[in-house]
Amino acid sequence: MRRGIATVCLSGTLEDKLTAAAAAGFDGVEIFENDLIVSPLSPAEVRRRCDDLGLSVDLYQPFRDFEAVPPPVFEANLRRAERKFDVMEQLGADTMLVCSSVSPDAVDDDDLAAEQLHTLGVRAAQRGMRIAYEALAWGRFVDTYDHSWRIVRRADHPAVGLCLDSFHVLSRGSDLALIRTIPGEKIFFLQLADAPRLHMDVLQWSRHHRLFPGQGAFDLTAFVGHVLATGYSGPLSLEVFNDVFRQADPGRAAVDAMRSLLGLEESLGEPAIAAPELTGHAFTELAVDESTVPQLAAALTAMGFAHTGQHRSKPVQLWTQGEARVLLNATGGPTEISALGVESADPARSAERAESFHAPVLPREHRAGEADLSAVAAPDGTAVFFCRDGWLSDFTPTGSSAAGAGLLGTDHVSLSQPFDNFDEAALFYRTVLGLQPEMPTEFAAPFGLIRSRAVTNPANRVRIALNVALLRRGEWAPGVPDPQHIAFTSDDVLATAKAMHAAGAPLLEIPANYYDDLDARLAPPPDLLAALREYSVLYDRDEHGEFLHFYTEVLGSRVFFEVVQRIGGYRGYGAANAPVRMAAHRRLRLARQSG
Ligand SMILES: O=C(O)c1ccc(O)c(O)c1
Ligand SMILES: [Mg+2]
Repeated sequence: MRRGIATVCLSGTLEDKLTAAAAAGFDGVEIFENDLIVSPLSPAEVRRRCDDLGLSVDLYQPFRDFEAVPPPVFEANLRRAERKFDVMEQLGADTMLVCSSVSPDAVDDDDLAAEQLHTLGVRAAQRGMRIAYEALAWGRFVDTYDHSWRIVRRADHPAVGLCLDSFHVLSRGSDLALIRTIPGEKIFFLQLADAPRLHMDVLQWSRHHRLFPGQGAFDLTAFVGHVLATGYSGPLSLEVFNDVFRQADPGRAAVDAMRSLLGLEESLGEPAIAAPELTGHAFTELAVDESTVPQLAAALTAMGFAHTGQHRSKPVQLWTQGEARVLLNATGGPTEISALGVESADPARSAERAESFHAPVLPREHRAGEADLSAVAAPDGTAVFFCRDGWLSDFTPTGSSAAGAGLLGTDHVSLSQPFDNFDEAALFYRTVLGLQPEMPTEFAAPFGLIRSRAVTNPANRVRIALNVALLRRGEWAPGVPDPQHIAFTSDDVLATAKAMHAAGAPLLEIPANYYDDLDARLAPPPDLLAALREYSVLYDRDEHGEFLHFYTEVLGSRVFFEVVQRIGGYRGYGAANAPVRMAAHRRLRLARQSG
């Protein structure tokens, strides 16, 4: 299938947009009228530029407020259309998108709309062009695709067909079954956009919050499946109005866009390199500056870890306890999570798949005899390594062994995302690693709203929690700047908390108010509540089970650890408790600053 993108998806000048679309591998573009109007390039020059870049101009859009108007307005609209046909001729575009009218001049008269579109079709055909009529979800009289189809049928001209836009169709909750009754050759164009489920004015929703397929809540696979079943053979073209993408580096946004189409095509059954099964978190690497190493070493030791291995050629320490593994990589930079190691059933294929989804492949650095691990960069710069047995032999045993405090492995890794990359990150993990994004949740933290979205594999062996502040951070200092953490599992979190407490681990103290509220809300058994309170362990419950968890203080500027126990298939991450943790971290930081 040909892949297209509307210039309105991307930031910058028309040249920036075309260059970015071509570099990401798109076959064609929809030229959004305003992008042309503000450009110093003539339409003929734009066409040459597109030719040079290997892009076709698949659509000129939008032509607004055309149909169902009184005769004098209609004459003016026809004149306006002819001028645009002139532009399209030079652009080499043969299809014009006409979106349903929002004009106060329009009347509620399908026969008139059809008759006027027929006339426009006659004019278009004289110039070898076509009209694709699109129902805007907020059109004055035509706001559903079935209504636009009735009018196109009534217009009854070979040069008048439909433009279907997934946003307008899915935002209205229209019945999709009717799509299959439309002859494929009458669908002149297909525009694709996803969106989060929001209950708001549909125009605002469309103009600010559209997303690339796979980033939102719409079932694009089902929608496109219906359209392809008609025999539609035009491009799959993205049309996403989004406040963040409008400001983002267009090269990067175009790659994100392409990744979304590749993911969609895979879900439609197009061949792709299948994602090998991920069987767990192999390790999490912390980049550490020298001054934080003693603090981290002391904390890990008190948590029952031991420094069990030293890398043969790099300044990297391996700390282990059970299957929980932390690497301390003395890079000298600020302490932060720098890499995730995921266990793959087939690391080479995982890397091939990643590359096929345009993940940036990181240069390999390994010496003879060392494991040759492939890694790709996630949108926030975190390296993702694909591992399978063997990699541990790059570490010389130190002879130490972990005292142990009951930790078994890694439950999840939580990464704060840069504001601009949140949706890109969820799609990256979905496509590149084959993880499933859960629905985003939001909670009110002391320093602003936080949106959280987990990506997991079907067996829940790999879980990554992505977090973002809902607005760019202001001047008012947040409690902890973009915290990150690693959550380890225990099958007896209270015993683990007790052991770590006794060993002097820097555990986070939770205020009494939390436990009073917990008692009021969830009424855990009194013995359990007393133990939770004593060891600052938090508690949550969902329809599947229970969750017990506790935290350490922040080590260095932004990293901390969590210990969790899932009982009976609890699915979440204790989001209800996150604000309590954030306030407690903030309190400690203030105490440290003044103390
Ligand atoms: O928001 C708009 O005006 C607009 C314009 C053209 C489109 O194809 C569309 O879906 C929306
Ligand atoms: Mg559209």
